[in-house]
Amino acid sequence: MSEAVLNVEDLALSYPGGVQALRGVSLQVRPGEVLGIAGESGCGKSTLASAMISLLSSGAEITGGAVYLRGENLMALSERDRRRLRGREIAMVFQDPLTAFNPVLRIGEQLVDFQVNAEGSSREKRRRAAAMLSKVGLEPDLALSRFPHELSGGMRQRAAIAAALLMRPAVLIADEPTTALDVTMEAQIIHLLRELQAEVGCAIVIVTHHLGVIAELCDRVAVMYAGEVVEVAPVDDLYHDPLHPYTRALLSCDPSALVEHTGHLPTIGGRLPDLADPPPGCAFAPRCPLASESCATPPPRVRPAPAREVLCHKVAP
Ligand SMILES: Nc1ncnc2c1ncn2[C@@H]1O[C@H](COP(=O)(O)OP(=O)(O)OP(=O)(O)O)[C@@H](O)[C@H]1O
Repeated sequence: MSEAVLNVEDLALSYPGGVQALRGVSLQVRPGEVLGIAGESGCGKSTLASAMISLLSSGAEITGGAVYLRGENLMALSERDRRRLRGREIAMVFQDPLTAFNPVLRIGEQLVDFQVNAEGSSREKRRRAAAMLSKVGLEPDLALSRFPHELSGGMRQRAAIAAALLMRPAVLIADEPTTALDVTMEAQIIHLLRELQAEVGCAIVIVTHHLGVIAELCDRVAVMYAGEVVEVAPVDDLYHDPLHPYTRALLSCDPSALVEHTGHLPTIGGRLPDLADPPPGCAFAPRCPLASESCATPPPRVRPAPAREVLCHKVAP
């Protein structure tokens, strides 16, 4: 098995008010793989995605663990060094592609500026930008000359993906990249990400509410619940043989979500625990049909098969 390009080790992160958004997350991203992060709203997916690129919102505090990019501890680097790595080694695409661009500059100018630390003349950088725009399916001359607001939502997301991949990073983090798009556009962007992954060779970490997107795009899936990764598995194993009761609940609510590409993660009875005061034992126990007395203590991390990991008292090793 190839060594991880990105390694999250026992990461804990809190927001003001003592909200423990990440509680000991460990997760590896392997070169060239597509890893999906799934889970209900508020379980910590976006927080994990931004921690992976060390772009934390103000007030967020790392209270334990680390994130290693090719062995380098991102949390120990200066902001300047982290900026150097962003774009070159690791890049991010957001739900709203406008966040990637300055509204008052043309796309072409910005794609040249993004290459500030790259080799080559401005003409070469413009050529590189045009080539990447064409890879994402945009007519380069037209896109280069446009302001961000002059592109449609789908075109803007394509341009944002081109910007993220310009320096051919080893890892692309995509946080709900298709949520703001209609179904047809979503399918096109998913297809595009798959193509680009094969061509650029980068690993992709995708945060999404859509089970269909995960089934279509991902090699592996990490399921999050209340700030923890409760199950990691290859995508086929997860859908055919989900082991954590929470994963089962997610999937059993709406099996059609797996075949249609429109399925949002269904809702499950009960609520997420208060992350400012999480229970000492299994966080899912209050909603779990299998819960028993033992679930009041922290669940073990079980490895029932080589590529699988589950955080649960009820899963046999
Ligand atoms: N900037 C912030 N300040 C305070 N609390 C925050 C902040 N960002 C997120 N949180 C809290 O941290 C927890 C995890 O939020 P996060 O956005 O990571 O979850 P998520 O799974 O991505 O949810 P969604 O799918 O709705 O985006 C939630 O309880 C949320 O309210």
